[in-house]
Amino acid sequence: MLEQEKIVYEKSVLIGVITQHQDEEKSKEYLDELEFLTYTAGGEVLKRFTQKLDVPNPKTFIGTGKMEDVKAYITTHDIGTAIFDDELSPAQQRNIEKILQCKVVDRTYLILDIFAQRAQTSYARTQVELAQYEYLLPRLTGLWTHLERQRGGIGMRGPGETEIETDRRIVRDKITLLKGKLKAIDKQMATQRGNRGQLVRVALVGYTNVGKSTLMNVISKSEVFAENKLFATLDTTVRKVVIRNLPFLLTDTVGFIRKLPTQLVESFKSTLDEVREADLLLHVVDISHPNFEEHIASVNQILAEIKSADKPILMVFNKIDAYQPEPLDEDDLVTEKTPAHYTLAEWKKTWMNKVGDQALFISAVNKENIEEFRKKVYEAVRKIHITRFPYNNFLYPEYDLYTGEEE
Ligand SMILES: Nc1nc2c(ncn2[C@@H]2O[C@H](COP(=O)(O)OP(=O)(O)OP(=O)(O)O)[C@@H](O)[C@H]2O)c(=O)[nH]1
Ligand SMILES: [Mg+2]
Repeated sequence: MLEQEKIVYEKSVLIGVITQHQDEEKSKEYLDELEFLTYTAGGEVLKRFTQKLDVPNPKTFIGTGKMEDVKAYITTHDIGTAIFDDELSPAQQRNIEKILQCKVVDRTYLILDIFAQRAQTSYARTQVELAQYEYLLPRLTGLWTHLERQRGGIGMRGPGETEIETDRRIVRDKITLLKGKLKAIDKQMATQRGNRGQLVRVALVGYTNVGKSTLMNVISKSEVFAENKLFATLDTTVRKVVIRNLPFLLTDTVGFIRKLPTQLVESFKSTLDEVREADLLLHVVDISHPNFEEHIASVNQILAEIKSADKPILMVFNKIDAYQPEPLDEDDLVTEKTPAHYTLAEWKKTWMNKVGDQALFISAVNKENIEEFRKKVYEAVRKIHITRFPYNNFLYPEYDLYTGEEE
C-alpha cells in the first residue's frame, strides 16, 4: 500500500495566498517551507503563484483569472503537480484538477506523502496509512482517476486506485481495521513504556530539521538517522544515556510543523505519548532559521494541545555555528533594529530574561557548548531523579565543569 521508490524530481508549481492574516512576507515564508516539503517529497518547484484574497473562492480556491495563469504555465512547462499551501476541500480539489489537468495536492497531503515515504517500522506505517485513508475518504469520487497512478511521484504513494474505484465501505472497513491494529500496538507500547521502570525520561522535541537526531547522536553516541530534509525521523528512538553515573532515558521524536494535519496528530498518538510521559523536555530550536521564533510558538502550541506545556523544559538553541544576524550599520539611523539584527549575545540575554538559566546555545555539529549542555541536562535530570530515588542522592554530586571524565 505504501510504496517507497526513488523518483526523478517531479516538476511542480506552488500556489499560496496573501490574506488579512497572512501578509506578503508571511506568505513567502510559508511557501519557502512548502518548497522544502516539496523537495523532501521528491519534487522540484519551477514557479510560485500567489494571489491576494480576502475569502477563498469556494469552487476553485483561487480566482478564475489567476487559475488561467496557472493553467497556461502548467501546459507549457509540462508540470506534474500543483501544490496548494492551504487545505483544499474535496470539491475544490476536484474542480481544480479538472481545470488544470494535473495532480493537485495540498500541504496536508504532501506531508502525508512524505510520512508514507519515510515510515520505517510497521507501527509508523500503520499510523500513516490510517491518516492517508482518513484523508482520502471524503475525496474518493473521481480522485485522479483520469491520471495514471502507475507513474508514481508526489502524492502517489498512498492507497492505490483499486480502493478508490471500489467503494467507501471498503475504505471504512480498512480504517476500522487499522485503528484496531494501532490500538493493539498502543497497548503493547504502553506496557513497554511501563516496563522501563522509574528511570527519568527525557524527550527531544522541536520543529522538524532543527537537529534533534544529531543531538541525540552526540549525547548518546548512537547512530540515529539525521539528514537535511524534513521529517527524517518518524519513529521514536529511545536510548539509555548516562552522564556522570546518572542514567536516564532519552527519546528522539518526530519533528513538529506548522499546520500539522489533524489526522496525523491523532494517528501519531503513541509517538506523542512519549512526549506526554516525559519528565523533562529538551526543546531544540534551529536559531539559524529566520523564523525560529515562530517555530517555537508552533511547538509550544502543539505541546499545549497534548497537555505537556507545563513540564520542565530546557530551551536548546542549536546551530549557533550557522547563525548570522542581519547586518545593521551603526550609522544607519533609519532602519529600525529588529530581532533579525540581534547578535547571539543579545539572543542569550533575551532568553535569559524569559526563562532564566533554562536556555542554552549550542552547535551539535561542531560540538560547541556540548559540555554545558550535558551539565544542564545532568542537573535537570538529577533534580527529578533524587525525588524518585532519595536514598542514593549522594551518588550524584553537583556537576562541576571542566573536571572529571566524561561518560
Ligand atoms: N550548521 C548546523 N547544522 C546542524 C546542526 N545540527 C544539525 N544540523 C543539520 O541539520 C539537519 C537536520 O538534522 P536532524 O538531526 O536530522 O534534525 P531533526 O530535528 O532530527 O529533524 P527531523 O527528524 O526531520 O524532525 C542535518 O542536515 C544536520 O546535519 C548544527 O549544530 N549546525
Ligand atoms: Mg530527527
